[in-house]
Amino acid sequence: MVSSLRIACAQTTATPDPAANLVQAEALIRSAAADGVEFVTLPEAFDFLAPGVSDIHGYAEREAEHQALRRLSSLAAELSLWILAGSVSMRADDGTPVNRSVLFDAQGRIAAQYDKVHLFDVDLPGGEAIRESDFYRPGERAVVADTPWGGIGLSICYDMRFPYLYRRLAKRGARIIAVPAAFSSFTGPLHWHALLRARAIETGCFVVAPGQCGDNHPGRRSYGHSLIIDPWGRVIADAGEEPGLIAATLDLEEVDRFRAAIPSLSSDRALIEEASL
Ligand SMILES: O=C(O)CNC(=O)[C@H](CS)NC(=O)CCC(=O)C(=O)O
Repeated sequence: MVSSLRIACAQTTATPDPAANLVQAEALIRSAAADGVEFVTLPEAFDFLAPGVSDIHGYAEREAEHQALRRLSSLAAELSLWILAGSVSMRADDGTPVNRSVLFDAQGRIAAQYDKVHLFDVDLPGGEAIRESDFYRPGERAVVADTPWGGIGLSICYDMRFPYLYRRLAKRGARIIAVPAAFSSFTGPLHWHALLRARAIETGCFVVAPGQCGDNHPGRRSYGHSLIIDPWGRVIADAGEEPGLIAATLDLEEVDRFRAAIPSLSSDRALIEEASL
């Protein structure tokens, strides 16, 4: 297993214009490659962010016809790097829309796919209501992708509020956890750093969280602050509020050092009933 990985988050502002979104993503992927990055991650919905169910269902294509996926596959092969399409709006083989993370290897082949399990159905104070389950069918499986750097656990945005998913990913071999997001600018300042640092500390994984930033469309603003976090919960890189790239070289042996020092991942006492504590 290779223990050093140069990884990047591309922070973008997706809009309802898929062609422009792809231009923005491609420029950042190319500058990552020029910086020696071996694995570049893109935010949730980096290909398309629009307000309505009909917009999303009109846009979503199956894998073979999906423009953004085709482009990323050829970029991965051309530049010889891994790319995580944080998520795309697409149709599963049976035609149902899903919010899906797609991981390409350095030959441009799909190495893993994950459908967002926890959909964002909320009523925010101030009147904003979002019903993501009107748009997509939720996933039902946790996914750890096999890579030259060990297991990478896949997750998307609102999933970060459900710690059991991350414990499962870590116990199934994840050493890095990806959390691509389009986090709301309301919850961002309160929850984003705290939840992501907690997920890193609880699992002893590196957390890589590429986020959207800025105004996506009238009525929707994303928090930004893409993060790379080490297993101790230290923020190694924070992208702030503007579009751009952050990169870091991870020493993956830090995962083993952390877990040897603080074995919380393997010291569960599941037989103790809650009532007896
Ligand atoms: O709908 C799309 O096309 C892309 N999906 C998203 O942007 C999703 C659902 S609206 N955003 C989140 O999950 C934000 C979670 C969040 O902000 C929180 O947990 O506080």
